[in-house]
Amino acid sequence: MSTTLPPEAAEAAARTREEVCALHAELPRWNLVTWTSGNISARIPGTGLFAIKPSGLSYDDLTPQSMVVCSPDGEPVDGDHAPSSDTAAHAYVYREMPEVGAVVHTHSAYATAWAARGEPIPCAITAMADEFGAEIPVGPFALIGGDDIGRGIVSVLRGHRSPAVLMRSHGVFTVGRDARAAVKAAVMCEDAARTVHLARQLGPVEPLPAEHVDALHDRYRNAYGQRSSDQ
Ligand SMILES: O=C(CO)[C@@H](O)[C@H](O)COP(=O)(O)O
Repeated sequence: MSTTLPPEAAEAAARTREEVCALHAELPRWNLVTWTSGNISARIPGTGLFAIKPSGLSYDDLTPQSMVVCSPDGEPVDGDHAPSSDTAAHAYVYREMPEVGAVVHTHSAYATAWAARGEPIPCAITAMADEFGAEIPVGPFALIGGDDIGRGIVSVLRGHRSPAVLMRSHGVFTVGRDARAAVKAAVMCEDAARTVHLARQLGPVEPLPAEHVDALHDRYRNAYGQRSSDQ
């Protein structure tokens, strides 16, 4: 399938395809995926559409044009490849969470080990309070292909501070206002999963008190870094 989008949508789609393709390189760079696992999608501004990774292509072979443009229902509307196996899940998140601009999925090793145990990662370090503002929660097990994964993601992340959920016995899904933010959450999720795992090898790990988590999260959101740029 390869259709022609109307000119205004085509321009926006080209920009999003570029961005989504470039950010896919971050997943192997940060060791978050193996072989062809994982995927990223992002909304195409000004359209109801989103762009997502093609299914099963090597990360080295991804190009902007190979990103598949999909309708809000997750149907491919422009592109030469079959879209990611998780397209219905991403589409469900976009339909249900209008504030979400991008979705990332990884099988990063430490976070997926917590997912295999069905255990949330306790908020025990300041970096977790900063980025997640809470424990990293666990979502239900769901089979791949339909929108059950999306339902699980939304049921956990709606109203939760964490932009990451560990889908049981599967892996990590993160959301963000844009694709860079969702990728960053996936990177930070793996870092937190590894550090808290290592800490537990040394002895029991206590979560931070709620008031400290609140204060750290607030500072990170409202005072950290350069006010005019993305963090
Ligand atoms: O775990 C899954 C399916 O949920 C994916 O991460 C696959 O491993 C990659 O699938 P494609 O995006 O290439 O279809």
